[in-house]
Amino acid sequence: MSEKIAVLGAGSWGSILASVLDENGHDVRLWSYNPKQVEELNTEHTNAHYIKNFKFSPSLVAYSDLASALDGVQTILFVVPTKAVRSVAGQVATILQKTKNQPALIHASKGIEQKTYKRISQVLAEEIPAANRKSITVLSGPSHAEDVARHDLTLVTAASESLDAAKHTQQLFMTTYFRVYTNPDIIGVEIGAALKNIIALGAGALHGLGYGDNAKAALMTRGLAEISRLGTSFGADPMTFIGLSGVGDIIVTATSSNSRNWRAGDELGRGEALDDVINHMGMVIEGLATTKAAYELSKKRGVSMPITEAIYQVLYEGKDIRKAISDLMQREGRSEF
Ligand SMILES: NC(=O)C1=CN([C@@H]2O[C@H](COP(=O)(O)OP(=O)(O)OC[C@H]3O[C@@H](n4cnc5c(N)ncnc54)[C@H](OP(=O)(O)O)[C@@H]3O)[C@@H](O)[C@H]2O)C=CC1
Ligand SMILES: O=C(CO)COP(=O)(O)O
Repeated sequence: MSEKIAVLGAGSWGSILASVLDENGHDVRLWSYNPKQVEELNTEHTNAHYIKNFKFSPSLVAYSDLASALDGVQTILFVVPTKAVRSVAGQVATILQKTKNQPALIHASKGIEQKTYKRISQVLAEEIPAANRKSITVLSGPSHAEDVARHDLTLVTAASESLDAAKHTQQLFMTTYFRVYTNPDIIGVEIGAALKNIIALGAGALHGLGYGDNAKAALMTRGLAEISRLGTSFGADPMTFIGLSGVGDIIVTATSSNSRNWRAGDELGRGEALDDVINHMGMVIEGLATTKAAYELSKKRGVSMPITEAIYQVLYEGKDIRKAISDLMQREGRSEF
């Protein structure tokens, strides 16, 4: 059934997910805090900085006023970068309290909040009282916006504590090229989604340094092992990490130059300075902040995450990348499992 849906965040992922929903016949309102971008979307039907060579349907309407975008919507999809989720959710809560509307919430962001170490669904639940919304679902998996834009085959998962909510999200998005599964393990899906970006940074760096396939496969496999150690310490289902939001998303981000995290790692591996990499990317590189949050979380919880720790030391303590790799290789021998 067709719904009125607000998509908050008009970057590469928000705008392409809005386009999928628009193609599925929903009345989609794409909100951006940048009025110039809203004008470009509504007049040119492009979003050129974030997604190249893509024309949006004129039926997709962009808004710069949040209250107008939210007017009468049944569902709100949050796709802003992690660091913006709390402030945008706070603005949404103020509007919902006035209108008495109770939409379903979905998010597709990948990160962990700095300092609080909260998952995105926890931040949304804190900011938007249960009386002003329905349940919360995360949509996640191996899904570069560039591939979805050209209708390449994409499989993702919708995770929620409520099976009805996950099924609702599945129905909103399913198309012939965009297939959605359900999963009750929102903890595992959000942790896998956030932490895979650390491994993508590392895989890019290995590439930039000239390492080969063995090194990249090793990083992805052992990276997944430490993500799943942290995730299960929070009660995540270990199976989730061999699913779309775990191994699936590691494969797509740690092997593709479409990934901003992989590209950032590649440039760091080639010797570029971190500030330069951030400045010329012009889009969010979630793995940088996630590395810090995950490293601090691993220390707090006593979970061994040597790869995350090595990447943290390179990014935040100025450690030489080759020395970090050499130290990892020379850790005491141990059992794989
Ligand atoms: N790109 C992809 O293929 C995928 C991305 N994701 C996840 O989706 C989330 C968004 O990523 P993506 O769309 O790629 O990021 P982009 O960098 O492409 O776009 C982010 C958008 O959010 C805007 N924004 C930044 N801060 C705020 C704020 N405080 N309030 C409102 N809007 C803000 C940005 O505006 P401005 O640039 O002007 O600051 C920009 O329009 C991330 O968590 C990412 O990991 C998940 C799956 C796939
Ligand atoms: O999460 C993504 C694909 O699943 C996108 O990754 P990047 O943010 O590294 O581009």
